[in-house]
Amino acid sequence: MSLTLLEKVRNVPRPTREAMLQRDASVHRFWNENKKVFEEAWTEWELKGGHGQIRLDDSLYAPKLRHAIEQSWENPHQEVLVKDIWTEVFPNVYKAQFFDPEKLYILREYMRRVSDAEIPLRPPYGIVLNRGGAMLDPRSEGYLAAPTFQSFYRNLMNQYMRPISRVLFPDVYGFDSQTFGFSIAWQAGKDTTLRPHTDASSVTLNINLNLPDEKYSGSAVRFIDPISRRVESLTFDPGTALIHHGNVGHASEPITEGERHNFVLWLYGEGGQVPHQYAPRHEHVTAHQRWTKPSVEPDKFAPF
Ligand SMILES: O=C(O)CCC(=O)C(=O)O
Ligand SMILES: [Fe+2]
Repeated sequence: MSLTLLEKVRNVPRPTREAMLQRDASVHRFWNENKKVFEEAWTEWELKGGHGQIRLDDSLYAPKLRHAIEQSWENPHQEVLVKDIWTEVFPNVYKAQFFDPEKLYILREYMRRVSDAEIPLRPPYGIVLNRGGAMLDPRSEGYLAAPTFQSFYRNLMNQYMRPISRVLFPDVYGFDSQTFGFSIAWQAGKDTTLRPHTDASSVTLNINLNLPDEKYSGSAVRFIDPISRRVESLTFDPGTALIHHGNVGHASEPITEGERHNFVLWLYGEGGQVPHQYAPRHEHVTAHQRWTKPSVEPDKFAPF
């Protein structure tokens, strides 16, 4: 009897944690040589109902945000509706209810099925390896290629994240054509912390995915203001998001009990460009220009 595609990919020997952390050449080879077959496996998984027919649609978003976003796409002069949803909780760090906490179980159930699929998925290993996470963007090796997920992710990046970023941080305009993202799970006794760092993004959106009854202890994200050196630890309620420039320093404090789940999403310009002091300024960007999708194609650059 011949093995199905899914059986085959489930049996492929995977790179070890050590090899991944050392960025061994064999690890890149593993993901690159298997790229097509893993993408096909995710499609097969979905065709066979591995995702349980779960639909990831706009009903997942917090109703107020969704409404403001829809209104602004219809008429960009209403973008103040989007801006007003966000509160500055630290210099240049904004917070809002992003997903509807009552609907989050749908996304989490989808992600649980993804991990049950046993199709190799590349965990993020930017600074540390996060074993509970997965790369989400097609530019990344071993990304989550399931078609339903990809259409949800594209919508999240293009319809929601980019215009929100432009409204809150005018300087990211022109440095936001490229998308990148990963999921993470902080787990007590396993992957617990991340040292202070900045992100190689123009803007980072960090969305919490914990369910309303899913408690954890510790695991605040500590922010460091580059100008005043003020430091503050911020926490997330289920479905809330923080958004900030990549250059605001931050660190994940130790989780001591339970788990914290999130999506970390980045935008930057072609070839990894981010706004900087000498970058051309886009002074006269109109509301209509902010509510567009850049025509630039995704490039192949992946920060990690
Ligand atoms: O703990 C968090 O939510 C922040 C994670 C983070 O900063 C990163 O992955 O770059
Ligand atoms: Fe970060």
